Amino acid sequence: MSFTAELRDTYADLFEAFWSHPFFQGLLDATASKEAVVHYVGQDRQYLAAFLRCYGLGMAKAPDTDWTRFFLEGARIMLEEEPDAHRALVAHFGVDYDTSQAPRLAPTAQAYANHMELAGHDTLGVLMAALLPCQWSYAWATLRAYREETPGPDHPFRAWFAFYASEECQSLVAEYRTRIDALAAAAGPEERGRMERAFVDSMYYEVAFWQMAASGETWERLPSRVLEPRDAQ
Ligand SMILES: Cc1ncc(C[n+]2csc(CCO)c2C)c(N)n1
Repeated sequence: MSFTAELRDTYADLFEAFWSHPFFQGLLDATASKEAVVHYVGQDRQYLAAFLRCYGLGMAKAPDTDWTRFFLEGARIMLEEEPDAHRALVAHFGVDYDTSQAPRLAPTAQAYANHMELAGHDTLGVLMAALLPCQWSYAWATLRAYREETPGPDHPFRAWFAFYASEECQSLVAEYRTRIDALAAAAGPEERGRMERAFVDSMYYEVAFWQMAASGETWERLPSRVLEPRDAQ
C-alpha cells in the first residue's frame, strides 16, 4: 500500500470527523449561520495567504523546475480561483467579500498556519505532507457531498462545493499523493515519521478550523469555562 493510502486508512476517523462536523454539515444543508460563515471566510482568506507563503518555501526547496512549476500552478489556482469560492459563501448573506476581511488569524487558525510554515523549514516531504490535508479533506468531502446528496442548482453555496469537487481540485490531490508517495519512498524511516506527524496534525487542524468558525473563536473571546472557572470556589 502506498504511503498516502496508508495515511488515509490509519486516520479515517479524522476524515469522518471533518465530514460530520456541524459546520461542514451546515454548509451542506445550507443551515450554517451568517456569523459563522463570515468568520470562516475572514479567517480562511488569511489562512490562504499563509498557505501561499508555504508554496514560497516549497519553491525554495524545489529540486528541479518540474517542482517549481507545481508550486507556481498551485499558487495560481489559489490566487485566481479560490476567492470565487469564498465569494459564493458570503454572497448568500449579502456580505461583500472585502468587508469579510479579518484583522488577524484566530488562535486555532494561527496554530495551523504556524504548523505548516514550520514544516516548510523541514524537508520537502514534510512540507508536502503538512499541506496535503488542506487539498485532500476539501476535495474528498465535497466529492462525497456530490455522491450522497448533490448540492443542487438552488443550493446557496453551490459554487463553493463545485470548486472543491472540481476535476481541477481532484487531480491536484492525485498529484500531491503521487509526489508525496515518491518522496516517502525515498525518505528514511525518521523522515517518514515526521511526514506522518505533519499530516496528522494538519488533519486535526482541518477539523479544528471548522470548530473555530462554528464557535466564533477569536483572541478576545475565550471559552466561557476559561473566563468563568467553575472549579474556582
Ligand atoms: C482551512 C482550509 N483548509 C483547506 C482549504 C482548501 N484549500 C485551500 S488551498 C486549496 C488548493 C486549491 O487552491 C484547497 C483545496 C481551505 N480553503 N481552508
